[in-house]
Amino acid sequence: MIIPVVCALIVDDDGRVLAARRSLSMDLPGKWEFPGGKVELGETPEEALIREIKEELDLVVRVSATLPDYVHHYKEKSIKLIPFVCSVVSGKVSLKEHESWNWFNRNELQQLDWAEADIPILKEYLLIVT
Ligand SMILES: Nc1nc2c([nH]c(=O)n2[C@@H]2O[C@H](COP(=O)(O)OP(=O)(O)OP(=O)(O)O)[C@@H](O)[C@H]2O)c(=O)[nH]1
Repeated sequence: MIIPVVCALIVDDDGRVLAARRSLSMDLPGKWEFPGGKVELGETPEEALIREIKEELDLVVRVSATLPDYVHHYKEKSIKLIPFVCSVVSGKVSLKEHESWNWFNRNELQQLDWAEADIPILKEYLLIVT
């Protein structure tokens, strides 16, 4: 079974992107990711994204673009990561699950210890914003 997971590349006015670090209680502890989560039954991916970002970061975001989906096989499961490029409509980041977060520029993004599934998504994003 392939689990659909949405994620948000939230971009600020300076073109920096928000990344969040998974906490020790989550799977892939300590890894950086684009916040998001599993699509629930009856939801569209975009609805799931808006819900997850509100739940995890207390932000309201707006989708500005989509990027190609990417299927990644971890040892114990397979996920289809569905990325959305977003901007903040309202709110201030308040972490509910992650250990930390920040805005990162292009170079900084490439230094992070990413969840494996996010690496091709970051690459694709960096290609389109050259
Ligand atoms: N949210 C998110 N999950 C990712 C990313 N990359 C990646 O491999 N994953 C994996 O996809 C799965 C998503 O699970 P999650 O824990 O974030 O989602 P959720 O809040 O809906 O899960 P839960 O209901 O089990 O708590 C996890 O196994 C996570 O490790 C990413 O960029 N964002």
